[in-house]
Amino acid sequence: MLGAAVEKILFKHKGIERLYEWQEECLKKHEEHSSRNLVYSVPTSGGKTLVAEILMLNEVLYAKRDCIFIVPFVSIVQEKVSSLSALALSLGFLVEEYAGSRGAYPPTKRRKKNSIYVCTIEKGSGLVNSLIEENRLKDEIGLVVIDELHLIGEPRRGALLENICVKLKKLQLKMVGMSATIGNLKDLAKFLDAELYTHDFRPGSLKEFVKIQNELFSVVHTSAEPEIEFLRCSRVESNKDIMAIDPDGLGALVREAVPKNSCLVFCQSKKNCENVAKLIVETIVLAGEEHIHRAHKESEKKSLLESIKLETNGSICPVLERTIRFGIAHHHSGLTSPERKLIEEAYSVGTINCICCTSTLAAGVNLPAQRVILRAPYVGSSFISKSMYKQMIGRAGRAGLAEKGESFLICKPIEAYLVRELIAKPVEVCDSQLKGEDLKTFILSCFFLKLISCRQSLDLTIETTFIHLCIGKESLSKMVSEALDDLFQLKVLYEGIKGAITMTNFGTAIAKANISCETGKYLFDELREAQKKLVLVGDLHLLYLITPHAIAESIRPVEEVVSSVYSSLTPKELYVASCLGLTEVVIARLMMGRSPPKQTPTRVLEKFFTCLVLYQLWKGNSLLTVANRFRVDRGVVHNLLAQTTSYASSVIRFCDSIESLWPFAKLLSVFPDRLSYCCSADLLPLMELPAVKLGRAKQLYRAGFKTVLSIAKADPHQLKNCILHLPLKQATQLINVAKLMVRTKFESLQEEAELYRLNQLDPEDEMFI
Ligand SMILES: Nc1ncnc2c1ncn2[C@@H]1O[C@H](COP(=O)(O)OP(=O)(O)OP(=O)(O)O)[C@@H](O)[C@H]1O
Repeated sequence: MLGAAVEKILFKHKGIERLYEWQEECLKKHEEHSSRNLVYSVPTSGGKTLVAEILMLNEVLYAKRDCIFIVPFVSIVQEKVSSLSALALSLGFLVEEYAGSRGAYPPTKRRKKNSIYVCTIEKGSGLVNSLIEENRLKDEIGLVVIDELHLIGEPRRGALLENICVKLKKLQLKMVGMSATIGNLKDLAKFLDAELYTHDFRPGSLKEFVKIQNELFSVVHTSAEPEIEFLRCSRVESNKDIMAIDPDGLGALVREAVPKNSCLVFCQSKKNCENVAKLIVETIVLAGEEHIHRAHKESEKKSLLESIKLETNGSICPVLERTIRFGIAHHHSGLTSPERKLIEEAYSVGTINCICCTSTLAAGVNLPAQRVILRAPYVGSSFISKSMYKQMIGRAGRAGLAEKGESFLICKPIEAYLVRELIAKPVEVCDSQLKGEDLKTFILSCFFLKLISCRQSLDLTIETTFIHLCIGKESLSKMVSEALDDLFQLKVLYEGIKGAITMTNFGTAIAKANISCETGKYLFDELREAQKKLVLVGDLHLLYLITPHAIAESIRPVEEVVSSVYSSLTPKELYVASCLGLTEVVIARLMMGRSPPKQTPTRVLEKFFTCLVLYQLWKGNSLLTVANRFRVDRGVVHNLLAQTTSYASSVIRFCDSIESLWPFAKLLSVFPDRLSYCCSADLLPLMELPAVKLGRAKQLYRAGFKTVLSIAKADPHQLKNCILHLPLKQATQLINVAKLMVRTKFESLQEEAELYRLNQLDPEDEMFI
């Protein structure tokens, strides 16, 4: 499919020799049905990404069209941008990041080079909408690739993914979807009008075990339904102290693998991850193996701890500080993303050999292990689903990194029956999530983008949705009528003559802001209220307006914290609170442990409290100090910052679209950038690099690398030596990304200059330039 020279470069960059048979077969099938979309599925680690990359290269290099690559997490966007950068430099295309606060709507129009836009689902949706709005989608985009298409069955994000797919389908844009194995792949392919390709290829062998106390069972796949078969009794732990703290023998399973090999331990909850990491370390000490584990890559571990401290202003989590010395770490959403990134990097180069993580890592970045252990058959309080089980064990034994893999599922005798069922049952089906508020958002967005204009065209579009396939015409028609009635009632749409449906200004603002109608309504009321009494003594009131409410649910105020926070508010801050209805009387009531009076909505209270968390960060306090003060996970605080940044941009777009709200757009315009990094202005340019977080930015700055250009010019060894725990591979990637960013900027400026040149009025004008 690709020319020989391009193929050679691609293979060299990927470190591979040839395509797997299934990859060739899949590409061939796609070529034979090139007018159709493609959905393909192979088990985790089967090499799906390479097929998508070949298809995208084909578009950007030969068909000269841009591609959109949608992946599920910010961390994966950054991973893909980094890994594609070297290829882009060699082959002369651009890679643009659409995650967090990065990525412009609509994207810069380029005439010389083509781009691959790597996006999160949220940003991908914004990008697609902006291109449709500008009438550029069909002209510029040749292919949209969706990684983890099965996420269409996940609440919220799934609805957004479906929303994107339906629009692309309507505009007949080419789509390729990669999916994990799910029960209704055929339906998914039918929804996308796609060719379906499936294969059960795995690059290495995977031995699957179930451990119930000291009995080991192996999973056999000989019959139609896999089953578990007794294998042997595992060695009984002779050390009574270990037996007392670890009756399941988890520590022994980990110690068999590390430090020589790698191990991932999936745990039920965040707290559990930390406890399991501590437990493993205790069993290492009790087994008298402390020296082996501590001595392995000792200096690298020290510099890793230093790098983490730099990211967290010196206050490292005590559990990490202890366990990392043994090559063990925990990883979950309670950690900040810089901490997680450092742990992932350290694991990929073997400084850390065992990560105790939650299920989020199963679908996250490419972190394979020789051994995968599931601490219990639960994710949170729910029994594990078959698809999640498959994703987790699929991390064991990946091509090039750990060829042979083993997985162990630990369970109690009482759970044995359920585990047998889990092993035997097929993978679950995924259902459409395009309902409720999300259905309204979808309908509104279609009207806004002029994809539909009346009830009849709405009905035709609805027939092309995945939900139509899942629940059928009758139930859906009722849901659509109700959603439409709500939209009329909310005054975002109105019905004109001859059944034509039109957007109101309010509806346009909601669609432009890419928010739900419910959020739009609250936002509008809040801004109208603020117009009457906006407090501009300090930034607190403005910050309140851009605080997203949805996140507030995970920052529930604890009584003592509320009282200590409120009692430390300055008179100016108390004034802002009183303007929001949180008068001193209300606050005094709260501090006495009484519920707020009826006229003070809980919503305002929660949002103000969340806003105070942000305010502390805004004032320059460290994330860890703030998290401790408010007694929330620092990961939650980090997430709040990211969500506020994106919500702030939505609020600005909303205000820009409603004439009477223009002053807010101006006042709020500085917030997204400053919030997204929460750092001094000096470090801002460096923080634009996807792999650079605060600690690393500070080190780079101190070492004299103050701009992206200076990094682009650096030598990887030089960079590695002046940054703590920066593996050479990552240093090279960092330089490649920097080079690509400089090149992208250069191209943009050049194109802009050319545009000016082309638009000159007449040759005589040139004399005055
Ligand atoms: N033809 C090949 N030969 C050797 N290695 C390959 C080949 N194709 C892919 N790989 C390698 O296999 C590993 C896993 O590939 P990849 O991440 O694409 O799998 P995946 O199917 O997308 O996994 P997941 O379901 O977790 O996203 C990568 O390290 C990749 O470089």
